[in-house]
Amino acid sequence: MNNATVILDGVRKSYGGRQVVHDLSYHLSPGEVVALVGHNGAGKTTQIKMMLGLVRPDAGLLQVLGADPAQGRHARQALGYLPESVQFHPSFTARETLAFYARLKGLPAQGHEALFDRVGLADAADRPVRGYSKGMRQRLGLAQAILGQPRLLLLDEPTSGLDPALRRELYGIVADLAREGATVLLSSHALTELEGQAGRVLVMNRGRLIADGTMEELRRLAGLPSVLRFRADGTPQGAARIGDHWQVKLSEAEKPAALRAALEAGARDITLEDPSLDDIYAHFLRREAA
Ligand SMILES: Nc1ncnc2c1ncn2[C@@H]1O[C@H](COP(=O)(O)OP(=O)(O)OP(=O)(O)O)[C@@H](O)[C@H]1O
Repeated sequence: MNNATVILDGVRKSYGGRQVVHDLSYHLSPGEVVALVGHNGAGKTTQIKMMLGLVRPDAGLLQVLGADPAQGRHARQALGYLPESVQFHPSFTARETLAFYARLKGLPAQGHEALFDRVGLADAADRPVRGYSKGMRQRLGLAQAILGQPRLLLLDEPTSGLDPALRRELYGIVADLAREGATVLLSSHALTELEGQAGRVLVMNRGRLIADGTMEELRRLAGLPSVLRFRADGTPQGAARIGDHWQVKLSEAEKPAALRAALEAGARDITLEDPSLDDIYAHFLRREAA
């Protein structure tokens, strides 16, 4: 895969003799939105720091935009990074803050009106950051991360503490950037909210990659049942009574026939729930522990 934005091949990292990243291999491609999920300490931030060139792997190959990220500044303009807890100088306005980051990236300090608009800060751009809410700071963090149309955008826990509206906006911006060809890597604990946002999910457990695929692929691999719930008079075949409704667990292949049978039996208030990313993630962790 020559046009990969990021290549990891057998990457390892230890801190003080404790291995926190084990033989990690994967590629990220242009236009992909990839979720990096894992519990605390799974090694997500360490991977992001390695991609930024802030931490060096002990072994293996790591390439970002065709080069070793720890060598020089070739990729700085083409990289965007939103750290987990973003800090800005409180007495700077958003405009001054962005001018500062633009200079660091070698971009013009002024002329970022469209960016303020895009992140919803146009009206607050000339107010000091000290008066900003958490959401506004996060918007500013996102603005600095997407300065200069990065080809690789690394977002570390970008939605923690955001309200649902801002979360949706953030994912909207991420989708736009990916459509324009950027690679976006989002690390997260909040697995369920990623449904529909990331085209691919990398599941990490204690420094190891334990699953890699689209949501559909992970669903298929996990083989977890969907749950059909409904109300009905009588006792539908194969259904279990849970509270005031009936419940049937179904594989993918069983869904059409079971839905038909439920309808024919006069089922009402029908819901069909597929396993969530949380269920799938728990499944892979259980399998790993076994
Ligand atoms: N500079 C460091 N020195 C020593 N140990 C470190 C250092 N940075 C990270 N670690 C350890 O490496 C492991 C992986 O940490 P990392 O921050 O990459 O995990 P994470 O998946 O991002 O976790 P979280 O979700 O809590 O941010 C953890 O056990 C952490 O304590």
